[in-house]
Amino acid sequence: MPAELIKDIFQRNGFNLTEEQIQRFDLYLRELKRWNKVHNLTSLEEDEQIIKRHFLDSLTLTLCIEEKGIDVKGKKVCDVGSGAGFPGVPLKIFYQDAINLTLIESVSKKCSFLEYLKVVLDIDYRVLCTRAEKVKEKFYVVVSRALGPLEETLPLLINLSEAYIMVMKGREPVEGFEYCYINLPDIKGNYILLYTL
Ligand SMILES: C[S@@+](CC[C@H](N)C(=O)[O-])C[C@H]1O[C@@H](n2cnc3c(N)ncnc32)[C@H](O)[C@@H]1O
Repeated sequence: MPAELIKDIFQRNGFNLTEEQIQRFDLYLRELKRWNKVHNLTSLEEDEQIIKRHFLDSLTLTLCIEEKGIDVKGKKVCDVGSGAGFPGVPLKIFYQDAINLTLIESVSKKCSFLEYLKVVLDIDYRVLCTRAEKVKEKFYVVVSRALGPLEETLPLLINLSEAYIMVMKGREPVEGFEYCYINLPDIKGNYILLYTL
């Protein structure tokens, strides 16, 4: 049962999700796998890998938000290069109405999935189906995962942000950035970079 697996994996990594959140992740998992057969949205196929490396990994941002004392309540949050929704959609499932979420994604089949997912999960966010360079709007927190080399993407992220930028970077800290070190049973030794404007 995916729902049980989702609950167990989150629990052993310190997240006690509500039944509603678990049901939404369960639906997300099913839809991602269904669309993936045709649209190739993620290379991960196994439930456990998707839960750990997409869902749980995305929610490690919440640990960093808490650690750094960033108040996201009522704030505009933007995920740049969201792909199949990571990390933005898990953040929305977690924070629900507390955040005002925008996803920016330039590939139209991924945008279609994100629009469809919003309806199926009954959550609210905006999808801007365009290149982030074209967006002339500011967000309180800008997040991204696997968008590209930091030297290329940082100027773009800075243009979109009015307060914080959080980059899920992977394996090492980068000079000049604050960071959160994430070390959970199922997410080992990841860094989230924090840039404050
Ligand atoms: C490697 S994928 C990562 C997707 C997701 N963030 C994740 O971690 O699973 C990068 C995504 O960013 C999108 N992308 C890259 N550059 C972009 C840009 N300048 N504006 C909007 N989307 C962009 C790509 O289309 C792709 O879906």
